[in-house]
Amino acid sequence: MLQVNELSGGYGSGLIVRGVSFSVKQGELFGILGPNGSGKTTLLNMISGLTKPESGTIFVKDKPIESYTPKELARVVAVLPQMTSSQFAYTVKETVSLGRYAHQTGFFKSWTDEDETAVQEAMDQTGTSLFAEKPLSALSGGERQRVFLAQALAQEPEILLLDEPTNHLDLSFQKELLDLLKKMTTDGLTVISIFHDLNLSSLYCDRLLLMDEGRIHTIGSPADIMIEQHIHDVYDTNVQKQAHPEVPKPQMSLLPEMAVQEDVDINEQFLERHGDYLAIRPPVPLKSLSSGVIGAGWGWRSTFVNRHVDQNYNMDNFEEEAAAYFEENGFDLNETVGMMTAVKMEDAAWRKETKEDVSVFVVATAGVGNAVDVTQPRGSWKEKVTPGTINIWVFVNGKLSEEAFVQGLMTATEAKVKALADAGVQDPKTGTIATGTSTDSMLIAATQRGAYQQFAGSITPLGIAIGRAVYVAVTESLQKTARRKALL
Ligand SMILES: Nc1ncnc2c1ncn2[C@@H]1O[C@H](COP(=O)(O)OP(=O)(O)OP(=O)(O)O)[C@@H](O)[C@H]1O
Repeated sequence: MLQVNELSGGYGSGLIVRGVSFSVKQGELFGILGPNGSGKTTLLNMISGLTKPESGTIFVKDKPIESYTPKELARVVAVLPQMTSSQFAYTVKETVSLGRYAHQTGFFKSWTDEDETAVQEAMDQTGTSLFAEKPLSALSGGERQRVFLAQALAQEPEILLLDEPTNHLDLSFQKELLDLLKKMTTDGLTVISIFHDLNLSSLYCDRLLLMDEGRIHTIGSPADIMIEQHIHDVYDTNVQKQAHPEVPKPQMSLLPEMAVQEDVDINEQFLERHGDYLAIRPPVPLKSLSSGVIGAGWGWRSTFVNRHVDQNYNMDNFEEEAAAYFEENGFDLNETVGMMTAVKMEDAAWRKETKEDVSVFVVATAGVGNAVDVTQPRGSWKEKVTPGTINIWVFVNGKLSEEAFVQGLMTATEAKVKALADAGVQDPKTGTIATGTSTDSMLIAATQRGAYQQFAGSITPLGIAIGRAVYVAVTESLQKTARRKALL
């Protein structure tokens, strides 16, 4: 649909765009990224025919751009216009109707049914029909942006060029506009758009071109562009790549400059022991990965609660009941990892272990009423039936990679399994050694301060500390539970 070869150009003396080559297929949503002044608008102006290149070629639908008359080009390529003050007096419909000029022929340029339909459709698509008769001066910045999009769409182009189309738009209109453009590309429209927002461009574009000082730094899929080093090279800014929670497109988080942070040591002093719950409220939020009833998954959490419930606790509605309980007791659900267990809080055990430059503090409550050997064949069930459980908290005084979080969970699980084996805990259904219980829960939470720990496998300093602390805490809690039960 569009082919750009060795394109160079600028304004008068100096070159702004230097030797840029790429092509865009029909139906693509193609994004142009780059820092301020990198030549994005200049490139777009050359593609729209507004600025003449110094050298190189542009082919639109396989024909050189200079072989088109301005009107012919306008029937193929539309540009989202920028607002000028003279447009304030026009109504919305008049503004959108200006998009039809390239389709009007003959000396009298009469307004046809086709023109009327195109204008109406463009206003409907952009949600601007409602204020068709209002003057542009009476609209908000976001509403005006949609009117200009309607004007470009009324032109019925095959290629739409946009320069930061989400500028001035609030979150919901950004999404609406990009959803609309995406839908239009599936109907065959080719969209080439400049973006400043890396994450939006990654989310919506099929391909991206990253510009740096007038040249192409990288061109490719969002996954090819959204690489921390590329973004750092071009924008001279530190970012960290993360997965989008729902869509397989990378996202970048800005890493703000931070003052040097003092180390924090999570230990027994922070353990609050109440009759029906244990809590830890560290002085700083901890980066956490857990399977808690509350606050599961990744998050920065500042409160950790392990709550005792009766053996006959009704599990039908446990998520709602648990949320109500934690709230009633003053825990902010957005900040808390909450777990539940039938184990009495007096049976909890904890252990601090230090290895080289890292330390861990582990708290465990181990009840084995629902002990299971996961390696044996059995029927499955989805509902949680009774709350007999091993809950393990692993607090790490150190800065962990995501790899270390996952390895930390693995190492802690291995240590738990060994503790059960050494204690001779059996699965009552199979009579074999249990590997856990049916409702075990685990947390690994790190201060993200202090020495960096890339790994937490079984022979790394962090892995050794986790393995030992979990083994000791689980073993001790099992002994306490068994002792108390024996006395009943
Ligand atoms: N009309 C002009 N005459 C002379 N120089 C210009 C003109 N327009 C832009 N420039 C210069 O060309 C360079 C690139 O500008 P351009 O607008 O293409 O960058 P951009 O990547 O779109 O930047 P931004 O993200 O800030 O919009 C800048 O140094 C700018 O000052």
